[in-house]
Amino acid sequence: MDDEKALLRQIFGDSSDSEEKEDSTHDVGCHSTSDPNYPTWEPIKEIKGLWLCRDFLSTHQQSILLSAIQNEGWFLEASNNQVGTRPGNELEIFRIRAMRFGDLPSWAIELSNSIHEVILYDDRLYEPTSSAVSEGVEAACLLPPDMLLREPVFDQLIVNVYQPGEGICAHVDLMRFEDGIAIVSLESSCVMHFTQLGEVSDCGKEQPDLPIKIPVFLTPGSLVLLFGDARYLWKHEINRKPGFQMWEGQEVNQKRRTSITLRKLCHVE
Ligand SMILES: O=C(O)CCC(=O)C(=O)O
Ligand SMILES: [Fe+2]
Repeated sequence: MDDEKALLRQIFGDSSDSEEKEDSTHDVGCHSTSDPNYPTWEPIKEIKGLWLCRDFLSTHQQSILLSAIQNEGWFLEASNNQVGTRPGNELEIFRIRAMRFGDLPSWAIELSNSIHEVILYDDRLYEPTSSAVSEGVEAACLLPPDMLLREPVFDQLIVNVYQPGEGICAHVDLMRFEDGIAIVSLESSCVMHFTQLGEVSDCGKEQPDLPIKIPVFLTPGSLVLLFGDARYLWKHEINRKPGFQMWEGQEVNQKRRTSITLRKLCHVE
């Protein structure tokens, strides 16, 4: 266990230890986006608060993370590959996901620290572009500063494992989670679609969704950040039924896909 922790530290780094890291896609200790080893962030321009980093994890980091997940044994015991844990950590059958609240496994803490650091060291936080300034501070950052000050930044984890053909229906994440969500993709590429929520009419009913649907291509090792509009005003879904996973005119080759979602539970007084 300690060995695994040390290995993860070495690979993802540690917020309390900024020594040199080997085989890292990004050196979070280097505060310059001009560094070619620094991950590149892409805003999804149609959706405020949605950022994609395609090169967040190296191939090596991805396999370390997958082994750590597999070592948890979460996906071995239940039928249909569908298990999860609840607060208190009892095992329960729960579709294709494993959930943890509070005490996250060490690999998830390392991953969360790594996401936090990579955002903190992004130049945009310190030197917003003039267009971002005119749109307000939130447009300038990968995550707004108040979310980066949370301690911890994330305390809830879901690992989803999707077999080819399996996906997740259009949804907005539950309101019991705070704003600011991170999703790491592993194993298989997929297209995640974002659909704007319908307007609420005078009688309080939601109008049918506007037809606008924004596809975002998630490759293994990528990291997606959602906050503000992207988190509350857009649904996200992954439809892996035949015909729905199209990217650049081609159907995406499906394999098993694992995703890790990190969120923060709302504080209850
Ligand atoms: O698998 C993914 O990439 C998304 C998962 C998700 O949206 C969720 O668990 O709420
Ligand atoms: Fe979600």
